[in-house]
Amino acid sequence: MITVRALTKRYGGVLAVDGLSFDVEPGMVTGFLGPNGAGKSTTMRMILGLDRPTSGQALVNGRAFATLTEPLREVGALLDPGAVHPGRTGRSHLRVAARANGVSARRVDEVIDQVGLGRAAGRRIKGYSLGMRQRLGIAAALLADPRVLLFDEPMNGLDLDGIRWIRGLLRRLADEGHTVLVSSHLLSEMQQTADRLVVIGRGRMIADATTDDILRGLGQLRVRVRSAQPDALLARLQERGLAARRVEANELEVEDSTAEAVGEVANSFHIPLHHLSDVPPSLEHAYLELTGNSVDYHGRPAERATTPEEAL
Ligand SMILES: Nc1ncnc2c1ncn2[C@@H]1O[C@H](COP(=O)(O)OP(=O)(O)OP(=O)(O)O)[C@@H](O)[C@H]1O
Repeated sequence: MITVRALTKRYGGVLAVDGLSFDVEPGMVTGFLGPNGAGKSTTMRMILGLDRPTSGQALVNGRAFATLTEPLREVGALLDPGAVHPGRTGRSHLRVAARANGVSARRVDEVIDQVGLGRAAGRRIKGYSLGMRQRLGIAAALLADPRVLLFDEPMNGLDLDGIRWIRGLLRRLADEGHTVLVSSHLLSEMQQTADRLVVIGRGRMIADATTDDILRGLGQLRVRVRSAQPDALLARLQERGLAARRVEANELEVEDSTAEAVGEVANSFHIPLHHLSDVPPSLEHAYLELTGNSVDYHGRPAERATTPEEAL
C-alpha cells in the first residue's frame, strides 16, 4: 500500500508536485497518468526516498521509505533502466544486487526466468536492447520479492511484444496481491492495463478513480448510425436539435446523445436503419478533456495526440 498525503515538491521556482494526495491499493494495477513534466517521476522518487518532499508525506506500508528496515523487501522499482554498469552481464548485475540485499543466488535465476531474459543474462549489458534493459530493470525490482512495485514508464520504447509482456506481468503481479503503481503518458496503454487511474497535470491532481468511472463520467456519449436515407435522417435529427453530422456516405455521428434517442427519431419518421450503436468514450478523449488546461506545451491541432493504434 502506498499513501501520499499533501505531497509537495518545489525545485527553485518550479512547483513540480503540488499538494497531491492519493492511495495505491494492493490487488490492482494503478496507472499514474499525466503529460510530460506533470510530476510523475518526482512523485515516484519521493515515494522511494530518492527525493525529499518540500512538504507532505509519501508512505510505503504506512512508513516513510527511509525508516523501512528492509526497504528492498518491501518496495521494488524500475526508474531508469539505463542506470546499470554496462560492462557487467545481466546475471552478475542481479547477483551483486542480491548479495547486497541478502537475497539468494537461486532467486536471481528465478527472476531471470520470470522476466524472460533467458540466455541474454550471460551477455554484457552494453549489448542489450532497450527491451532487454527494461526486463533486467524489472528483474531487479522483483529480486527481493517486494509487495509494493513502482514502474516508471516501463513500456517506453518497447515493441508490441514487449508491451504485451509487461501488460501481462503487471496483471499477474496485481492478481497475486501486489501493490502496483505504473506511470505512463500513453493513454491507450493505461486504458488497457490499469484498473484505477491517478491522473495529474502540472503537479496537481486531476482525477483519481477507476478507469471505467473516468471513461463513463467524462467521455461524452456519441452515437453512430447508418441508413440508406442519410439525408432525411440528418435533417430530422437536426430538426430535433441533435448535433448530427455526416461521417461517411451512409453514416452519421451524433454527439452527446444515445442510441435510444436516435432510434426513436428514425422510427417516428419511418427511416430504416442498418446500424445503430453507442460509441464508447475513449480514454484519449477523456484525458484530453482532463488535462487540456494543464499541459505546458500544446501541439498545433495537426500534431494530434497518438491514437492507440499508432502508439502500438
Ligand atoms: N532535479 C530537478 N530540478 C529542477 N526541476 C526538476 C527536477 N526534476 C524535475 N523537475 C521539474 O519538475 C517537473 C516535473 O518533472 P517530472 O520529471 O516529475 O515529470 P514527469 O511527469 O515524470 O514527466 P515525463 O513524463 O516527461 O517524465 C518538470 O517541470 C521538471 O522540469
